[in-house]
Amino acid sequence: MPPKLSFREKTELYCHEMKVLAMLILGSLARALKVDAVMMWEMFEDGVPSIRMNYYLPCPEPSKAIGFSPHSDADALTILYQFNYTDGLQIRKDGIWMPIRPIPNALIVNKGDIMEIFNNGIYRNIEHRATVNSTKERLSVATFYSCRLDTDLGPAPNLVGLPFFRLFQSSSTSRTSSLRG
Ligand SMILES: O=C(O)CCC(=O)C(=O)O
Ligand SMILES: [Fe+2]
Repeated sequence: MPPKLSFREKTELYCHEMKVLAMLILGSLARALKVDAVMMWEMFEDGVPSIRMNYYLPCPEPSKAIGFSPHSDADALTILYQFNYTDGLQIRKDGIWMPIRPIPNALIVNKGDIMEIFNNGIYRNIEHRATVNSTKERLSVATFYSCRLDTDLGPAPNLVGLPFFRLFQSSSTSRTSSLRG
């Protein structure tokens, strides 16, 4: 029998597995963008993970309410698990809100602001929101993965200069986070 884990232990294990996954995805992105993999590794290996568990109650008038207002995540990558397969997550694509239907056992990966800055806007962050449902509750677990806090955040050197236009200046991550409020 596997040992019975406490909620804290399960959460820590989940967070650890999400970090392994985030590093794999970041490695693939580094290859796709031809970014120095060592630089990417050093920037993200000791990155800060955090978890948010979102619980949305059913709402009798869903058109008059919002579960989570439109935003982009401030991190590099968000890995989202839609727990009980209830619709709610939407992304804004070409100005239109598109539903992201839950698929059993699938995880959703979202790029956040840090990723957009790091790749100089080649992959944009994703504006998203969560709506509520008239009869069903909804539960989602978002794991946010950021870069190290003591690093200068800016576009990777090979992604600025021709043919790319520099879209972001480099700045310390603590300053970037404080600017977001
Ligand atoms: O509940 C969702 O599907 C979205 C949650 C979310 O965007 C967040 O926690 O940042
Ligand atoms: Fe979000």
